[in-house]
Amino acid sequence: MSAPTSVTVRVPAKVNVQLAVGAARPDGFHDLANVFLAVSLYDEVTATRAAALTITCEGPDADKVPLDRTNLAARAAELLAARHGIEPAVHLHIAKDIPVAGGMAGGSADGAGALLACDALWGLDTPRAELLEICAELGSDVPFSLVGGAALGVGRGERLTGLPVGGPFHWVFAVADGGLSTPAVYGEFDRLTEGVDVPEPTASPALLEALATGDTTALADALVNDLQPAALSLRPSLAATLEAGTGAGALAALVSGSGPTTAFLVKDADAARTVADALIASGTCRAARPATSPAPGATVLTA
Ligand SMILES: C[C@@](CO)(OP(=O)(O)O)[C@H](O)COP(=O)(O)OP(=O)(O)OC[C@H]1O[C@@H](n2ccc(N)nc2=O)[C@H](O)[C@@H]1O
Ligand SMILES: Nc1ncnc2c1ncn2[C@@H]1O[C@H](COP(=O)(O)OP(=O)(O)O)[C@@H](O)[C@H]1O
Repeated sequence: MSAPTSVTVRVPAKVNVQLAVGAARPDGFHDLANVFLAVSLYDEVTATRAAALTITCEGPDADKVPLDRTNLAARAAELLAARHGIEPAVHLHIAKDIPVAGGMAGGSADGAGALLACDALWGLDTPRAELLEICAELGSDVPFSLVGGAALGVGRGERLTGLPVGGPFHWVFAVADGGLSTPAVYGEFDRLTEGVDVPEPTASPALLEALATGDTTALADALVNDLQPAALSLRPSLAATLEAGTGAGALAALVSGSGPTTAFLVKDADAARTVADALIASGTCRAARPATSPAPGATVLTA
């Protein structure tokens, strides 16, 4: 088969159904018990042969995405090329549907997507374990974007164990105006827990059981995000969004990761429409996006 001139990869967003955060480590990171669940909001990354590394981006949030070498997609292409001793001669186009700086790992999705797309474009067949190593180098959340489904991330969140997951689970995601910086939210967590004996993070057995059995009510009771107080402290207006969703019948509401996107777990697709309409009517968010989980990890669409 002749080498492709273009490869497109689709990559999901995530929500953290449990984010247990330990005390700050000497390297500034925090040990986590991070239960990731991939959801059906996707970015698509297309890699096309080119003379040099360039990036373009389309979508409602495209103006907030850096188009230089700090873009995680560009860094992924560079790391992969360097490992194989080749030039990163590729054009990367990102069709962005995941909110930017929203706590849904959109940048990580693009990093994982670019890695897989370049690997196929350049015909490298890099072993999966090596791709996961590069992902971990790109960022704590990037390995999960590659694997999708559900997984427990320990260490800084990069050391993954796949989890059994039932479902489907139905969600609504309320997109806030503006983003929140992940380091700033972890910094606020440190400030709020100063002088407190922060316990070792561990995954909740009740939550893992609810995920595995696809029990939405049990999952709603078990959702927990230790970064939520920090996100609310930096963005107090999120409390009104959380109330608007629960007031409209969501089974549970929480901040997605470092925020400011908020996540609402609902019974079914009808409830998702009702909660999304109520969130928009409340005027407390910019958009309300129904989605389901689990979703597959980074997937090549064309090669
Ligand atoms: C909070 C989470 C939850 O999944 O994601 P978001 O909700 O922002 O998407 C993650 O822990 C974010 O992962 P990611 O965005 O990949 O973080 P990285 O690039 O590795 O690190 C960015 C910064 O976040 C802080 N950080 C990150 C991970 C971690 N376990 N401890 C930390 O303290 C550090 O300040 C670090 O410099
Ligand atoms: N491909 C990318 N898409 C979005 N943001 C990116 C990308 N590459 C780098 N970034 C930077 O990462 C920051 C965090 O973005 P993102 O990954 O969307 O949010 P979060 O870490 O909250 O999930 C952005 O503000 C942006 O500066």
